[in-house]
Amino acid sequence: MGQTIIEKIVSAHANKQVKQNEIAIVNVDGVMATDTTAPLTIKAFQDMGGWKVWDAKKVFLIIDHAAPAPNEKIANLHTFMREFAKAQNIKLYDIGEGICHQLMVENHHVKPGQLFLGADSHTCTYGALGAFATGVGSTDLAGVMLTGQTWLKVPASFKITLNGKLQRGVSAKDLILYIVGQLGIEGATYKAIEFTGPAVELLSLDDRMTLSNMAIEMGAKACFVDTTGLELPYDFDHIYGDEDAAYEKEYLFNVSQINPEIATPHSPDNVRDIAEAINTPIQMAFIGSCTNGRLQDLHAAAEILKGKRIHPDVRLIIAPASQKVLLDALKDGTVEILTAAGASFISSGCGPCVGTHQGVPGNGENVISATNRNFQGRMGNRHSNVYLASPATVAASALNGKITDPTTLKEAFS
Ligand SMILES: CC(C)[C@H](C(=O)O)[C@@H](O)C(=O)O
Ligand code: SF4
Repeated sequence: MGQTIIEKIVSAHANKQVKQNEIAIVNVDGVMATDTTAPLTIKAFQDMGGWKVWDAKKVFLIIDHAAPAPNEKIANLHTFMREFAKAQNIKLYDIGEGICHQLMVENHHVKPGQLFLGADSHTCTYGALGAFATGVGSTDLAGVMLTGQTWLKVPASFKITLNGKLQRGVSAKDLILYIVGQLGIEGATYKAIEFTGPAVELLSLDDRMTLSNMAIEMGAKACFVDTTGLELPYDFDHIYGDEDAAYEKEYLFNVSQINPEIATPHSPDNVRDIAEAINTPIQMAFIGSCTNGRLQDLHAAAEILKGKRIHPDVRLIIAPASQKVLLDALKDGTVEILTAAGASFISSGCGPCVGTHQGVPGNGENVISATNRNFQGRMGNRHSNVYLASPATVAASALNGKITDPTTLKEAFS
């Protein structure tokens, strides 16, 4: 029996051949923790008697979830992280530098074929560049920081083959929303999802990150996007599964048939064709997060909002996924277009995605958001409703003050 890609990557890190569902002890290529999880990780590390991290070059800390600090308690946790990073001589990304996942990929801290762990559930995003990456708890990560190793059960794989070509105005976000809707939030619990097929080959790195990012919304342990067609600024080896590899389930979707999609409150798998939510009034719109805060996403919004003004009843908040994204968007005029349209730019980081600060909706308000989760209270108020959609749909809806199908805006997509 041949091996899946995931079995191959895990085998390479276990120094022996492993099969799905087997427990493997693996060497880890890198780890990261954020201001939500790092303080606990550091405390656990110290409680274990940790004195020096196993490899200072492979540990990254990021202050992104509540950044800049919204209150005294969080400010002190940030200080605690900075002091630890300095003492250990490890890299810390401070406020405004960006979202953890964006920074790990952008700065090449994670590469194809590697095994990377993060104390954040969306660590699965790095499957976009052909890594095995998964989220772990703070104390688990502390053990890895000490030893450079962990144990894991090798996940069985689902293969999702994507044929066809996305229609104009339909993005990787619509695609992944559609798939989450089909499989459900528990549809791939503890599985590795492998995306492959001609439609994947056409996707940019930004698109692939959007796709892999939401694998966790189906419960997946990890995700792997076929690296065919992937362009990176360095050479890398492609890893392919064996012909006779065992997949637990296989799915086939034709992406040409997918329309703009929307996840209605309060679950990411409440996915509908946008036609079913059209004209729902909205008061807040958000573009950002590790799902959709990249340059391509800001471009999609600018394409729709250029020379226009958002609806007077709507506030549009934008958090670029990193300072690099912000600088690129400044240089090419995107920030100017969006600001002139009425958008409010906030510091690069998680922003309102996780409800900490910088844009909490009011009671009874409807939010359209280019993020990945819309559980009740996700954005900081249990009495608000969050709809998940693509950046183009968010921009089109901000323009009209109600949920709008971006493909119906003739000027933007003619
Ligand atoms: C707060 C943090 C632990 C969390 C995660 O792990 O995913 C956050 O990033 C999220 O998106 O919900
Ligand atoms: S942007 Fe949102 S989903 Fe991504 S890591 Fe931050 S809080 Fe989590």
